[in-house]
Amino acid sequence: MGQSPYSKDFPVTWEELHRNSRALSWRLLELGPWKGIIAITRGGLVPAAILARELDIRLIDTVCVTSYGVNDEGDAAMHQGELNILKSVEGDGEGFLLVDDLVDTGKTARCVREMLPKAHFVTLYAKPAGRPLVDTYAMEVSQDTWIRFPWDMEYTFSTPLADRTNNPG
Ligand SMILES: O=P(O)(O)OC[C@H]1O[C@H](OP(=O)(O)OP(=O)(O)O)[C@H](O)[C@@H]1O
Ligand SMILES: O=c1[nH]c(=O)c2nc[nH]c2[nH]1
Ligand SMILES: [Mg+2]
Repeated sequence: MGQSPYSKDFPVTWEELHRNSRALSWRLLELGPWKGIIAITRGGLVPAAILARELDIRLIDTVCVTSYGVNDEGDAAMHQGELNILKSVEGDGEGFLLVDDLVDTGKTARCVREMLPKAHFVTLYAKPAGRPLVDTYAMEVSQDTWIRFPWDMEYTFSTPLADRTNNPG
């Protein structure tokens, strides 16, 4: 454990995620046609489903990845260790969209791009450290921002800013 480099929280609603996925679809429609989609599990699965619907793509495969020892954003930030590839895809990815929810440090992207160098790599969100690895993305967020996806959240009480212990004011 160490101090987290994430000082900002960026919650994303289902509606925003859907809207950003559709914005991405518009750009990808112009760049196609595409043979199919390869989703990077698990975060790439939801954007992949929306892109598949908008671009009328039926051929969908997965690269299945786990990061060791990541259990919250602090650990994730400090964890620069190995990725474990549970399942890959044959070929070099030519003509395919390779989809993930976000690129942060670029560790996942680097690894998967090496496996599928000719795929067109797309993410919904891109932080500066990983952005050069992405071919097309919907939105940029700063490196010190932790994105909260709707599937990771529940509707609950929000502590007023003034009452938070780390309140800088
Ligand atoms: O650019 P990086 O620093 O590699 O971070 C980005 C990756 O981290 C998250 O996946 P995670 O490994 O947390 O697993 P998940 O998709 O199963 O939630 C996210 O979905 C990206 O795949
Ligand atoms: O939910 C997440 N939000 C993030 O900002 C992030 N960066 C790496 N992995 C992440 N997972
Ligand atoms: Mg992921």
